[in-house]
Amino acid sequence: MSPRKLEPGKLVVASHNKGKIREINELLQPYGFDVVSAGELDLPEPEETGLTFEANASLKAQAAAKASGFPSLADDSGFCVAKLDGDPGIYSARWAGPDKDFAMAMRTVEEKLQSAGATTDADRRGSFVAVLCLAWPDGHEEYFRGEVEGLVVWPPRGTQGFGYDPVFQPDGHERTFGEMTSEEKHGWGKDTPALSHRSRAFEKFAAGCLEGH
Ligand SMILES: O=c1nc[nH]c2c1ncn2[C@H]1C[C@H](O)[C@@H](COP(=O)(O)OP(=O)(O)OP(=O)(O)O)O1
Ligand SMILES: [Mg+2]
Repeated sequence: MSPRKLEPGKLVVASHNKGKIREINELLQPYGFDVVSAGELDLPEPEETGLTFEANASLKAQAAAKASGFPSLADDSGFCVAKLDGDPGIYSARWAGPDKDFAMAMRTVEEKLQSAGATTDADRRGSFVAVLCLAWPDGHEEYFRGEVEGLVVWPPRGTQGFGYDPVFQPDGHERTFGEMTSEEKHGWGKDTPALSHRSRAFEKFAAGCLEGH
């Protein structure tokens, strides 16, 4: 079945992460929604008890749609390192602790790679995953997944972006996400395909739900 279309109007971005909200706002920009974030609406941050990106994206989107009465778009995402069996994965935010200390979280990844005996680039494969869930107040929901593969680098490079961006260099690029402008990270530009996990998931969301906007 084809996805339900999203009508123009108010759209809640069901996230409390400033970096993520900024990127989603940029991606939504061409479509003219009246965008408001969960924080601006004082919506609570639901506990992410799910065991998959899909489950946690749904928890966040459904909670926001029910509380606000408007369609709500959530993003559950993470940094997955093959040599660490996919960790930190759905626990990516939690590895940064209550202070959201991503310098520490990136160091933890590197220490675990060292402990696991990583020596070559082949041992340092990583990816970002994003699952967008769009939920309506009546409970209907749609999912869109995006992934980007690359190398886990050390030391961190760059000060742009957020989270684990400074230690991720996408395949085919010489710079980390932390060294890219937001436009480059999205993959915007002349004849360039979507690059980031979020931008790739968004492309599917736009094709499925925003057709005709
Ligand atoms: O493009 C990215 N560049 C760098 N790091 C990223 C990215 N995308 C996700 N990440 C990492 C950090 C983030 O904290 C965690 C997601 O955890 P996740 O629970 O989905 O988001 P969150 O708790 O930060 O905000 P919220 O749940 O309110 O949307 O993965
Ligand atoms: Mg979260």
